[in-house]
Amino acid sequence: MQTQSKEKLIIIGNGMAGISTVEQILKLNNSFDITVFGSEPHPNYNRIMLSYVLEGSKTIDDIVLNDWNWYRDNQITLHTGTTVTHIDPVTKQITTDDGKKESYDKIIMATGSNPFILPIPGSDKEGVVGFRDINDCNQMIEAARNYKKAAVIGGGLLGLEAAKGLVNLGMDVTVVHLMEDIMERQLDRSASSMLQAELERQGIKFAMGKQTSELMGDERVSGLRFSDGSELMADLVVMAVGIKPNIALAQASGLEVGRGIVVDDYMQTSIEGVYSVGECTQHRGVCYGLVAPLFEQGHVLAKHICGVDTAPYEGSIVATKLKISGVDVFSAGDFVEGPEHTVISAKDEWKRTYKKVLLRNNTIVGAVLFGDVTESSNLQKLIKQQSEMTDDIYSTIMGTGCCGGGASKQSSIETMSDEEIVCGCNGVTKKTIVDVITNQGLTSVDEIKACTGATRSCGGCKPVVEQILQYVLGDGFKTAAKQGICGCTTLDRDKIIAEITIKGLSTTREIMNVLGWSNEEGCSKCRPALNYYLHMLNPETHEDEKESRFVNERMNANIQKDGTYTVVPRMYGGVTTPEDLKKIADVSLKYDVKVVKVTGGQRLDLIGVKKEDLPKVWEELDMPSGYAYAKSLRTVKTCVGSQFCRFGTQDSMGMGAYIERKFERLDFPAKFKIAVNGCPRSCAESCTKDIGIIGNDGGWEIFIGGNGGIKPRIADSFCKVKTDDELIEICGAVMQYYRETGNYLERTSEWVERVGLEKIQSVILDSQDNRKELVKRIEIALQQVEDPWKKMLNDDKTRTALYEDHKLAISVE
Ligand SMILES: Cc1cc2nc3c(=O)[nH]c(=O)nc-3n(C[C@H](O)[C@H](O)[C@H](O)COP(=O)(O)OP(=O)(O)OC[C@H]3O[C@@H](n4cnc5c(N)ncnc54)[C@H](O)[C@@H]3O)c2cc1C
Ligand SMILES: NC(=O)c1ccc[n+]([C@@H]2O[C@H](COP(=O)([O-])OP(=O)(O)OC[C@H]3O[C@@H](n4cnc5c(N)ncnc54)[C@H](O)[C@@H]3O)[C@@H](O)[C@H]2O)c1
Ligand code: SF4
Ligand code: FES
Repeated sequence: MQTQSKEKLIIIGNGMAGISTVEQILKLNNSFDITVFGSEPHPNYNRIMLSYVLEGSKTIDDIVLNDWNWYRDNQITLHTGTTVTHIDPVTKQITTDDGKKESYDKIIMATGSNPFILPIPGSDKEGVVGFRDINDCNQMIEAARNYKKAAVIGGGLLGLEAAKGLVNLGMDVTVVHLMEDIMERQLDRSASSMLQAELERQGIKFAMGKQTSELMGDERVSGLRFSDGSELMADLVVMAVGIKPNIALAQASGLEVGRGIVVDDYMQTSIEGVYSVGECTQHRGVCYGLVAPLFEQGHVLAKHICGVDTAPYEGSIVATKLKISGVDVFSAGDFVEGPEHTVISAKDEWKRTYKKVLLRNNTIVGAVLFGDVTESSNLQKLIKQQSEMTDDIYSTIMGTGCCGGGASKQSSIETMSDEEIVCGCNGVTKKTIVDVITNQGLTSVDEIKACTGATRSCGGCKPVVEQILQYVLGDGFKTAAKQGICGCTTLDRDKIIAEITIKGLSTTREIMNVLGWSNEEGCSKCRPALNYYLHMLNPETHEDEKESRFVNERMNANIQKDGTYTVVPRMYGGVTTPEDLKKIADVSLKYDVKVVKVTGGQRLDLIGVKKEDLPKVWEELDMPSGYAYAKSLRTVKTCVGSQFCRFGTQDSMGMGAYIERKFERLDFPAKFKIAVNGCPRSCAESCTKDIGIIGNDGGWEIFIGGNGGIKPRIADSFCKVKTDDELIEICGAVMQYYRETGNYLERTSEWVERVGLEKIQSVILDSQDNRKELVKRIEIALQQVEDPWKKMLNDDKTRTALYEDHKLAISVE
């Protein structure tokens, strides 16, 4: 008997729309033999996140949605770097740009959009880019290394996110906007002007009401000329003036097109068996430019072609959120009031918040939020459901000024219907999330993301997913929240450490393989953590995995906005000599160091060293590395102390320098700072340090767990000691106990809160044996450390690869 062969399904476009539809099909008992064609050379990635890649908070690796293995594991044939040029509905064959022909039974077109490039003279010059794909992103990052001035044409979502990314890369950026208000397609005048003011504060300049008539320059762009005759200099021009659905293939193949490829309510084009989803699609006259609608389209199409009953797609209500850190803006539905609207609004110019909700016949039809967007998901839902305004809804959204939001959030989860969509981007309902928490025992947002896709795209729904988790788990939430050091594993730190020890695991790759990581390459969260844990457990045998360290630690210097680096030489206890100062001055002059800054930790920071000059600067300084880039002992800050100060009871400078020499270069879970003061006046501020030491008449008092950063915390008094030896021993034991029990990236301020001061005191102070053992272990670790700058200078291969290779270190594979 012959086995029935599978129907052949071809997906044209390897973007978010095409592949999310495939994901849905796979969930519905896939009965297709699937082949995907994509023009880009990458596997499916999250285009939304390009803004974060440009801004520097994510790498290309972080934004891959489905890696090469995913296609292989699901028996999907993938042709990257291949463009389909023709569909022949008669022979049922497609042709590609490299001459391949392939037959099909069904086709899903998901060809997306192209950025709109203004048809003005000069728009084809070097240095003029759109912002659409990895290639554009790389071009901008590269330009920011070599040029200073950028212009972004278009003050919409894309233009503003591009501008912020370029500011972060150190460029001087002007947004050139045609209209008088930025984001005029999403915001009313009030929100728009508050947004502009906030972005100006963040370093973006604006040229408003300007129409660009020409881009000037020879081969490379050098500036913009406007229709009013004025000019703006720029060596990089980003066009962000909207998108055009990519209908070239549809047109060439005779499909009905308007602005996009015309489809019916089941995403069927004018040709039978050929469907279309995503930005290339025109449904009921509308082409969408956001992911939520294209996921909704994909859900309907997947069910339809798999023969599963589904309601038709009837269009989407879109909501937008700008992805710029420190700027919270949300807009959904109607946002400009007309005579038919009842307007509820509140503007707080001091807190810089603005809320506006529009009602039509008491139905909520639109909203704009600025500054405080906690109610965005709720409002999106109310608009979608065409809910009537009630007293309860009013006080939840606009606030009553009394009792906290916690209760209302809890009850809003309680009253949410099961079928309500929580993650608009991925079409995930409350019920789906509740079910996976209850039935599969999931306990973290990362696990819910891996299982349902919720939070995977723009991330805007994360707070609601977290609230649902909290609501379902109740008291179990806090303990459960500890689990899984990242999305690649459900194992927490303690379990991983136990497994490394029991199973004798010795490399990060081995840990990931043996402990069943869901992503075999790991991620930027777990790789550095595993490398740290391995080194802490086996200081004598573990070979440091440089590639698992953060970029600053790999480079042994801190990268700056403009791509240059800073160099901070070690000055023990914050004390230097005229000879060292002279050397620093000579090297700074020779290597064109623009700024020499005294840091908060009493060191000198040479800012603006070029990557290729770093080894020469270290060589000529001939001073130890100050470790300003590392999760390690940064500085020991000291006051003048008894050597000179008339109040000083202890030699703080001498003790500080000694401690710094003894414990430098050792890895910690997070950066580590110490201060030593000669008397309780504490001029060198012991209360905000990981270890603060204060001299008194009878000896020293030790404080731990202080922090002056984002979450300030005053250090706790740990104990008093009489002698210098006791001081060193207890400091060493505290450091080692923190090294052994701290979560990677957890500062001592959080560690003390989590572990408990009394517990740390009992381990270190109550048992001499414990203390001695801890000290023994830290001494072993200290024997392995060496100066990274010196090491690098003796390693020609790494030196060339790290400091002289000009290639961009960005790739997906
Ligand atoms: C920087 C940036 C930030 C964004 N931020 C957000 C956001 O925060 N929220 C939001 O909702 N949306 C956002 N968007 C929009 C969102 O990314 C898009 O709506 C979404 O990616 C569109 O998906 P798509 O699959 O329809 O098209 P695309 O992602 O464009 O994918 C289409 C793919 O098909 C390929 N292709 C085209 N023609 C062919 C052919 N003939 N043969 C083979 N392959 C072909 C293309 O090369 C492309 O890879 C953002 C977009 C950008 C650029
Ligand atoms: N956070 C998000 O949701 C997000 C982020 C980035 C991109 N996107 C999507 O990507 C797509 C592209 O974004 P976009 O911002 O380019 O499109 P857009 O159409 O939303 O905005 C383009 C802006 O450019 C302005 N403009 C048009 N012609 C101009 C000219 N000649 N000079 C100066 N300004 C001009 C318009 O007034 C408009 O404000 C959109 O679909 C958008 O929704 C979304
Ligand atoms: S802390 Fe005390 S000893 Fe140190 S400089 Fe200040 S006053 Fe002098
Ligand atoms: S709403 Fe965008 S990821 Fe959930």
